[in-house]
Amino acid sequence: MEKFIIKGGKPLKGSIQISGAKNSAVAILPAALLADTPSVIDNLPDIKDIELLVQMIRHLGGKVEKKKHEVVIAPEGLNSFYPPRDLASQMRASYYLIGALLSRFNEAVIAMPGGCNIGVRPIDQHIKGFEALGAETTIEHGLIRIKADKLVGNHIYFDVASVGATINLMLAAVKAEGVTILENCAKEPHVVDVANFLNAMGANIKGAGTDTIKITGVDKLHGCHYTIIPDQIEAGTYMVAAAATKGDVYIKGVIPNHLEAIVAKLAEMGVIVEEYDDVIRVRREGPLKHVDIKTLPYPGFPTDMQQPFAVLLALADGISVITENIYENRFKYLNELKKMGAKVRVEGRTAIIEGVEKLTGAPLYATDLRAGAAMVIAGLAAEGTTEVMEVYHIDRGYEAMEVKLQQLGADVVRVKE
Ligand SMILES: CC(=O)N[C@H]1[C@@H](OP(=O)(O)OP(=O)(O)OC[C@H]2O[C@@H](n3ccc(=O)[nH]c3=O)[C@H](O)[C@@H]2O)O[C@H](CO)[C@@H](O)[C@@H]1O
Ligand SMILES: C=C(OP(=O)(O)O)C(=O)O
Repeated sequence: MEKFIIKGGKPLKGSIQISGAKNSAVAILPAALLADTPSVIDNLPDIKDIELLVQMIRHLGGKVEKKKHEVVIAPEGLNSFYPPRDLASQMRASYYLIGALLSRFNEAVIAMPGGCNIGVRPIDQHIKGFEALGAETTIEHGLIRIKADKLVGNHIYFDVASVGATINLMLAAVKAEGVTILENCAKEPHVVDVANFLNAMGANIKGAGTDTIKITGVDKLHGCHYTIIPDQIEAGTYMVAAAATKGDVYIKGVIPNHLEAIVAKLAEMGVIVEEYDDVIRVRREGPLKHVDIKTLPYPGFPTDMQQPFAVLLALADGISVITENIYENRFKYLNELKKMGAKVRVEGRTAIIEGVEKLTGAPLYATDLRAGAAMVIAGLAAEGTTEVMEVYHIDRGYEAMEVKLQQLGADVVRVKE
């Protein structure tokens, strides 16, 4: 196990490059399995979730040539619809192999997905959608078994706007017979990115990024060359880190449009944010003002930024309120922040945060991916030394976080526990 040791109190300064989006990449790799010829995918983030997916695809018979930020996936030899359960259960997005393998083989067997422990996270909307296309599902001994004679397009209304279910149904329906209409879809940038990738492979998907997506099934898909969009949550995390440390950071390679909710909240807090074509500069000179945050599906404020923002609110003047509308259990990390002197109270889906003058370094546990990022930001802003344990959670979704922070002048090192 590895941990970060952070000596806090240094303002972050300089520029960093944002990696490709985790939540796009983890869907685009499974999507590449639907083609008859190889795809080249670049701007790939170098993160643990991608490593796991590559291992699973190889196990299924796919040929994968991987460089740090590019992968070539040749799916011709795919010969299994059962990814290893110990790998599949380590990440959330292994669920995209269900849609992809169901489309490819009319059958899939896969472990229930893992991922951040932030709520119940059911996959009933995915299953409902697959069944509407003609599949039958059983869940036994921690395995999902799904099978169809053939997949036929249908009209599917999602009860909740789910990123995973929307993308998974695009994967399953893209080569189904006839037309599939998905309603109450998630509109996140990664939903659009996956639809763009599938369309570049020859799919016929219209409406991604709106509530309604129309998929007209095609017989065949071919490989293509595709560039993954930048990770708006990684960008947001470094924007918050710059603000928390009273820094001045240029965040490069972003799509500012995708960051609007984050930029708006930072500006409301008194942070100076300047937007250029694909660069955002974040700097803080004065005190932070308290704000209220409500997490919502895109284009609302992203739940994945709730944890990093809590650190900023813990250092702001006055009382802020976070309402977490997506997950029922995404406040556990606040107990860690309390060890640093944060004043926090949780009441159900609401966290009430009273800003303090300073946080003080402490030994902390990264309880999940974004909680881990929040702990790191807190450590950077705090007085004294912070240790963040179990950084494998962070490695699941952030490429070389300590290296990027060192580039900005942070005193952070990775050591074996
Ligand atoms: C790999 C990936 O892309 N992960 C992201 C994805 O997770 P994930 O795809 O798991 O999140 P969803 O958008 O599906 O979940 C949104 C809400 O819908 C509920 N729900 C979801 C599916 C379902 O079948 N039934 C159901 O009730 C969930 O419990 C949650 O309350 O979107 C989340 C919301 O933006 C992000 O926090 C995650 O980073
Ligand atoms: C919740 C997250 O990830 P996952 O869905 O992969 O667990 C996240 O990226 O914040």
